[in-house]
Amino acid sequence: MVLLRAAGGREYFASAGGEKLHTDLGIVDLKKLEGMAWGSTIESHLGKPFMALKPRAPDFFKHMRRTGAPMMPKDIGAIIAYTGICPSDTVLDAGTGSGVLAVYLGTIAKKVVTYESNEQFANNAKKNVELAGLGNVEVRHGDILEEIGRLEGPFDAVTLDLQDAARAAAGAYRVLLPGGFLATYSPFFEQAAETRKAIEEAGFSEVNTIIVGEQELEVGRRGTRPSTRVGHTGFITIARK
Ligand SMILES: C[S@@+](CC[C@H](N)C(=O)[O-])C[C@H]1O[C@@H](n2cnc3c(N)ncnc32)[C@H](O)[C@@H]1O
Repeated sequence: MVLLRAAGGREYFASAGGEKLHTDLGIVDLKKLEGMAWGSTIESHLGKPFMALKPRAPDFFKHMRRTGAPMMPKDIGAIIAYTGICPSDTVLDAGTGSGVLAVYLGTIAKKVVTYESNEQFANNAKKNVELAGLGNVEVRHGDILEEIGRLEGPFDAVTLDLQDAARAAAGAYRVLLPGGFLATYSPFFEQAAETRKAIEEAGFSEVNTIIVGEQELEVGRRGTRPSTRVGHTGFITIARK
């Protein structure tokens, strides 16, 4: 997969060696991309330049088709940092949603198995995973609350971003490798408290609930200051088996 960047911030995903890409800046012959170095520029039939870049997770985040609230990069970063998910890991994830977290995890872990109960959302997530070219992310249409009892594991980490995460805590404990981490994400206080209680009751240790802050800087003509936009996303609970 190649990210083609053109004037005016236009971006397109394309397969090197594929058919022609039709854009408002002209037609790009994707066969010309074969064997080109990253950063090379090709021209459309109208002579407009397109720079070929190697796509990275933030590009997928920007372009993935959304079916609901995706997890934000700041929260994804914290989950990866506090669980230590690494290239030898197999990760269980639910709910998939658009697959944003699953795609980020797929760029790091050996294997990601992710469950989405809504068939339409699961199909959309499969397309997003395909766009990202990640053969190690398996999107399964199913209810994690039913499936987790049938899963054998062991998984090195489990990530849960769904309303009923509390009800999957005991199952997560069972399928985790000893020493493995669980990360849950809850947008509401009440949900976070209920999930944390279930996590503790399931036998997890090192339970920690955090909010990850992020504030942009506004750089203006009069000066530089923190952005006045303050947005809440969710509560992350990390726990260890
Ligand atoms: C907030 S979204 C997840 C967003 C996702 N983490 C991302 O980064 O794109 C929650 C998703 O969980 C799904 N869901 C809810 N309950 C579920 C269950 N029991 N099993 C599997 N998926 C479930 C919903 O359909 C929804 O798509």
